Amino acid sequence: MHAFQNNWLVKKMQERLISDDIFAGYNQTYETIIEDLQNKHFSVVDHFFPSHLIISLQKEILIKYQADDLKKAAIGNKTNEIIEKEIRGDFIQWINENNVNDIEKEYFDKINDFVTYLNRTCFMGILHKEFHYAVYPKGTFYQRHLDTFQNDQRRKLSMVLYLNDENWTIDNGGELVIYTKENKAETIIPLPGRLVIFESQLLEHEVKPVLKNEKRLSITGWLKTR
Ligand SMILES: O=C(O)CCC(=O)C(=O)O
Ligand SMILES: [Fe+2]
Repeated sequence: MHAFQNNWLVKKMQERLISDDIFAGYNQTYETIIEDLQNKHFSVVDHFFPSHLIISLQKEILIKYQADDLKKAAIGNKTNEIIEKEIRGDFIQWINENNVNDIEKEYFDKINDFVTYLNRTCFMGILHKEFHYAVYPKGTFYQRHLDTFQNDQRRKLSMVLYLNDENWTIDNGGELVIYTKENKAETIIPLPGRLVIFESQLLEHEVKPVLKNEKRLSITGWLKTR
C-alpha cells in the first residue's frame, strides 16, 4: 500500500484514470514526469529544454548577476522578510512573465505547455506561477526546508532548472538533496539543463554548500493552485 496515497497529487492521478483526453497530444516526457511524481513525488529530467535555450539562459543569468541585479534571498513572508545567511545564502531575482525577453519567453512557452498538459490530463488546477533566477556563490547553501516558507499553501510543484557550466563537476558541491518520505536522502548533481520537479508541500530538501569558485546557477519556480 502506498504511504501517501491520499495526498493531493495522488488524488489527482486517480481522477486521471477516467480521462480519455490523455491520449490527445500525448507527450512521453511529460508522462514520465507524471509517473515519477505519482511513484516517488519527484522527477529528474535532463532534456526538458533544448540545449540552445540552456546556453542562452546561462548567459542571461550571468549578465544579470554581474550587473548586480540579483539580491540576497530572504526567508519569511513578504511583509516580514529577513535575510538569514545561516539558512540560505543565494542571490535571486524574480522574473515577471509579463516583461520577458525572447529567451525568457521561450522558457515560459515551454513551462506553459507543460502546465496546460498537467491541467488537461491530470486536472491539476495550476493557475499561478512564480519563478526566480538564483545564484549560489562559493560557500553558500540552503538548509533543509519545505517550500512553504511564505505561508503559501498554493505552491504545489517546485521546479528547478540548472544553468551551470558544462564543465560542472561533482567536486563543486552544491548538490540538491531531496529527503523522500522514507527519509532517504536522494542526491542530485546540478548538471546543466537538468530539471528537477517535486511536490512542494511534501518533500524536504537542501542545497549543499558550493565548494569551488564556479557559481551555481539556476531558475527555480513554483506551480500554484488557486
Ligand atoms: O536550487 C536548488 O536545487 C533548490 C533551491 C530551493 O530549494 C529553493 O529555492 O527553495
Ligand atoms: Fe526549496
